[in-house]
Amino acid sequence: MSAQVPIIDFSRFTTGDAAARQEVAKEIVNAFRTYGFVHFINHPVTPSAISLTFRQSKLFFDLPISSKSKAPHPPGFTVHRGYSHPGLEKISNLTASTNGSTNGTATNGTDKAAVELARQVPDIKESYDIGSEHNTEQPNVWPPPNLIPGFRGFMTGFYWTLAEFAREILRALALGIGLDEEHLLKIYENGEYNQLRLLHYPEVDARILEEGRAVRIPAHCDWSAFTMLFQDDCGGLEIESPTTPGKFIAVEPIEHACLVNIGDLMARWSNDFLKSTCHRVGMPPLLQNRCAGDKRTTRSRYSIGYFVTTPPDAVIECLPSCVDESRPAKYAPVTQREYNISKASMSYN
Ligand SMILES: O=C(O)CCC(=O)C(=O)O
Ligand SMILES: [Fe+2]
Repeated sequence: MSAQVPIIDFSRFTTGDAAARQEVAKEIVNAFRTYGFVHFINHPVTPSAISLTFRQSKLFFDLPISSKSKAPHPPGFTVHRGYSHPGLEKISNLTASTNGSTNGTATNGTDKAAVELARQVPDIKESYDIGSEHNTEQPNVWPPPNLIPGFRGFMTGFYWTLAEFAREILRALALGIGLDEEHLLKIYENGEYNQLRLLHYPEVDARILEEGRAVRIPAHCDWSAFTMLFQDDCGGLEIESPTTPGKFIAVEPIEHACLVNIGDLMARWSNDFLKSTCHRVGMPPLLQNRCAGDKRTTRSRYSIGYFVTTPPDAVIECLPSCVDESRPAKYAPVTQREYNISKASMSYN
């Protein structure tokens, strides 16, 4: 088996006839069953929209911390919006008794101590989270408009572009697992509860990462139904090998591709038919991205994540085509809200 994440031309799905759509949907599902990850090329998000979003992201992160902090992530874990400075959020792979949805992890009483321990190795990243403007439970926290003119309108537009693309992916997943094409969309509705995340990993002394004194993002699974990711050309993303647990393989960035991975919510929903694969961000493999003279500084890295989930009151119950006598349901029904709360409490104090 190749160690490369499969690359699938998504236009075969969007423009194909019924037979072609069915065939591509099967390919997509097989890739998600094996790797948990797929690179989509020729997808509906235009190269210029992706480049412009990276440019806007850089404009935001280039601001002084005093300006970025004018759009602060609210204290605690119940609202996941706004700017998180380096060290604020700690991603980990500690899990609790219930399962959840965006990216990150879960809690119960005893896990809190483990999270405190994990926090001693900080994540060297900063992020800015955005949701739908209609989501009153998770209100957006925008920077003052004069700081980056047009930022709010632009990001809101990009959010909905991705929500539309997510609908097509949900159609492909439903077809590929033997359901009616619209089955998952009835639960997803229109994408109001997704989360757009701009990420910046600042330059860092390579030794700090090599010696394990800090990480960019440690190994974790996402909580989303699935995640759509655009990465710049720096590299450093690794996924757990499908054949050798504990071994990580590099995912080379492909310009303008959308890298999609199954999250824990979809794994649960599909009765573990689809695989949520552990991944992390560490040292970039390419030398030119790691060294600046004698200092051995890793280049800074930008990525854009979009975490797809259902409305909070949706009941996530193992899908009918993934359950039969030989594969009884492994998970009790749970609302997305219950699942999400169990996950969110681990990442923010
Ligand atoms: O920055 C990346 O490439 C990955 C980010 C990620 O895994 C996450 O935010 O869950
Ligand atoms: Fe992730």
